[in-house]
Amino acid sequence: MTERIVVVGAALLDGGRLLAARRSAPVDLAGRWELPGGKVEPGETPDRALVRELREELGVGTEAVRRVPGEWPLRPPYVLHVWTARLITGVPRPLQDHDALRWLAPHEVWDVDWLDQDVPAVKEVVRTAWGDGPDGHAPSA
Ligand SMILES: Nc1nc2c([nH]c(=O)n2[C@H]2C[C@H](O)[C@@H](COP(=O)(O)OP(=O)(O)OP(=O)(O)O)O2)c(=O)[nH]1
Repeated sequence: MTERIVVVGAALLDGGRLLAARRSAPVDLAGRWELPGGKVEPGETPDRALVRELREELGVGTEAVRRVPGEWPLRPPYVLHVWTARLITGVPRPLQDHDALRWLAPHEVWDVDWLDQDVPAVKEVVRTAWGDGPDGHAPSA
């Protein structure tokens, strides 16, 4: 049996908005939107991987808050786990893997073309995590 490798995606919530990132590579994913993050490295905990990836990709300091229940299959052997995260320092910029970022208010969450495999994960974020966001701002819409 092939071992699965966890990709952690961040539901980075700030001021009641969720950060979405548009991939610039590889070509089959470019132009589609995802939760920033990446592969958990051997020996690394998922929450540390998340903080590392957000520093590398977006240049920000963050804190992983809690796991959003669920696991979503990506291209084997990868599976997607999602954690909510809070912004501690900096302003996110698309430094690596992305060419655009958007802070989405609740009514805008489906305005971007999410990767197909991210749609159920984003639905779960909307259902379970957004209403009691880690920054304490409940959405107004
Ligand atoms: N980060 C992230 N990756 C996703 C999502 N949905 C999805 O299918 N993927 C895929 C894209 C990639 O094939 C893989 C994650 O790879 P990555 O390129 O972001 O991770 P990484 O920085 O650790 O990669 P690497 O270049 O170091 O190998 O998972 C998502 O919401 N977030």
